[in-house]
Amino acid sequence: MPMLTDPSKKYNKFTPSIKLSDRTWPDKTIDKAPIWLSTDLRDGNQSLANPMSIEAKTRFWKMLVKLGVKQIEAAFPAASDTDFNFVRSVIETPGLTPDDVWVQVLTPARADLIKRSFESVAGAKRAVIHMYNATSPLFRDVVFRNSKEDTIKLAKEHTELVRKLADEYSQKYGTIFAYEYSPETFTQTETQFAVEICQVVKSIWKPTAEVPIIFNLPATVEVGTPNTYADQIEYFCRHIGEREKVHVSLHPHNDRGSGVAAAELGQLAGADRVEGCVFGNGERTGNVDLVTLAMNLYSQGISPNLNFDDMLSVIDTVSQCTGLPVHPRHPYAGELVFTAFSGSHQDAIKKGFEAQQKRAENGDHIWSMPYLPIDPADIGCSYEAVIRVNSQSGKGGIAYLVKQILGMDLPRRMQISFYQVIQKVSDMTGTEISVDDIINTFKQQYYLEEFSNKGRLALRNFSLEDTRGGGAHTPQDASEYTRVFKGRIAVDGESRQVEGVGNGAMTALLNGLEKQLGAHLSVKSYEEHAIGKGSYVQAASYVNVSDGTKDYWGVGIDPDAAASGLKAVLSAASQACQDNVFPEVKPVSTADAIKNAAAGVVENVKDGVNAAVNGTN
Ligand SMILES: CC(=O)SCCNC(=O)CCNC(=O)[C@H](O)C(C)(C)COP(=O)(O)OP(=O)(O)OC[C@H]1O[C@@H](n2cnc3c(N)ncnc32)[C@H](O)[C@@H]1OP(=O)(O)O
Ligand SMILES: CC(C)C(=O)C(=O)O
Ligand SMILES: [Mg+2]
Repeated sequence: MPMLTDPSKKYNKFTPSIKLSDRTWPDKTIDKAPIWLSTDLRDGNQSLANPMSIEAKTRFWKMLVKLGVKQIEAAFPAASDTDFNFVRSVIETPGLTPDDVWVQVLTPARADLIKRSFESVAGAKRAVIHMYNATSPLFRDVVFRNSKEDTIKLAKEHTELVRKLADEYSQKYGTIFAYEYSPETFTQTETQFAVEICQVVKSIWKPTAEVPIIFNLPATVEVGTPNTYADQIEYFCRHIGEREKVHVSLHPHNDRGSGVAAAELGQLAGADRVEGCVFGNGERTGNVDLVTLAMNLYSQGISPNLNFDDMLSVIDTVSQCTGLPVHPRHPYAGELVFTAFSGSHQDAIKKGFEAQQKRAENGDHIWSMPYLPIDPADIGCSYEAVIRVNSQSGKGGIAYLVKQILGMDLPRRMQISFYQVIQKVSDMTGTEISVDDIINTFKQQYYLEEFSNKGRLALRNFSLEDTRGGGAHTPQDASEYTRVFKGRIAVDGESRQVEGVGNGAMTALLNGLEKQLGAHLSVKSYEEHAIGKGSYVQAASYVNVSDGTKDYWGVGIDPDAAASGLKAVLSAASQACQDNVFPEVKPVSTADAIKNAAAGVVENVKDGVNAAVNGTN
């Protein structure tokens, strides 16, 4: 038995009726935003199992107005009292519809429904009457069972009615009317025939350049590749007369998943206007997604004339009104779209942010960031979600988070060392590690919290004496720069007097520890930077020490630079205690390590921290 139906026996390849060999759209670019029409409250609404209530529609309407949408298809008013009453409400409720917003309503080419639609917009400042009838051979044959001539007659006669009612209503109410005509199923219609029927409609409506007629050319069902749509649009734009009195409008659906591409190529082909829905709700696989289209423009440096700077509230409104969630990978809006879990992405983003900051300091604010097409801040998202850590993550991402949260810029080799700690935790838990877990682990690993100082090495007080030759004598080499460290160090909580000498503060302290605790550690590298500004400035020090066999990293923070270096040494030396480096100070047991950790590290990383404490560096 064959596994699959032979598709060639069941499906025809889509071939548009026109061949455009001299198409110009491939060489064009999109340089401005189209006129947007939101059909969320009509096409979007009619696709919902539970259409929106008037309250939900009102909330949605307010959001669209706030986003800056100037043409909104409010309803199919002849469909239901809810739809009709909603249109009345946006017209009658003070403040709901700014003067520059067009209220659009959809009607089939049926006299009773056209009349009802006009009643719904009575008194509007600006209204678009949108009439449709399907024009493709399939619909002509199967649905309407009429000829091309009958199809033209249907559009012509009902446009005459629309013209007559528009004149009456504008005389009575002063409404400015625009007319939109959709040859429904345009992409499956012979394109020449679509032009022909639109010419007839136009000759009846008699548009002006000030208020052009809108010819909306829907991909009612998306059946072809976006280039075929673009060819059809370019053909239409070239052949429709009085082009300056026409707004060519796109209405892509997304059956093949290429609604956005179709809308973009359609604009290259000459379209002036796009109809779609926020996040692409709509019949079947949806209407074209206005958010993606708008943000695609934005990411090219072109203002979309729509404001998505509070994307989270847009997501809330849309998902609550429609009952549909926004996919986590939805372009620009999904909760994961700015998040990198993988190490190499995180590393590139971290470096990207550093480079971006440097360029900004020199006045260059152009966004150029690996893996992030736009700045998440532009749509109101914080950077917290940009880097999240699991077993796929690397040192760069972890260091980025430490820098974001603590302001600490870890030296590269230390990043590798701390990454190994986190990797052990993530391997054990097998899940994502929260930022809190990473920061708590960092503090515990480097003894940055008071609980860790219990039983390890901690600075109580100190003085440093400079004993280098003074007066006229110029020191000849480093050994002449002599420092004397005197201070009290808590060793497992017991205060001891420590004294040592060295060519700097840290080596003097290590010399003192050697005398007190019986093991020598030497400084391999040291880095320091400021955290904060003004009177809140602190020094962060990172030191790498070694007992000759193993390296230990330590971190110190203190308003005083020398103290921060000394604390960093003790932080590293405290870790050395775990390896029994100092005969005087025994490693804490696994149980104690967990007990100490429990004060500051969340429950789910305890096991990982335990392993990390026992096997780090
Ligand atoms: C592609 C789109 O999204 S088009 C918009 C579709 N949206 C909707 O349909 C939502 C709202 N619709 C409704 O509430 C109802 O369908 C109504 C109120 C419009 C009409 O309801 P009813 O009168 O019961 O008719 P019904 O929906 O079954 O319509 C079918 C009839 O309209 C005709 N028809 C369909 N579309 C059109 C059109 N654009 N112009 C004129 N007649 C049309 C059909 O040929 C059929 O005619 P027939 O009864 O002579 O065979
Ligand atoms: C009414 C028309 C424009 C429509 O929604 C479609 O063809 O998809
Ligand atoms: Mg549609």
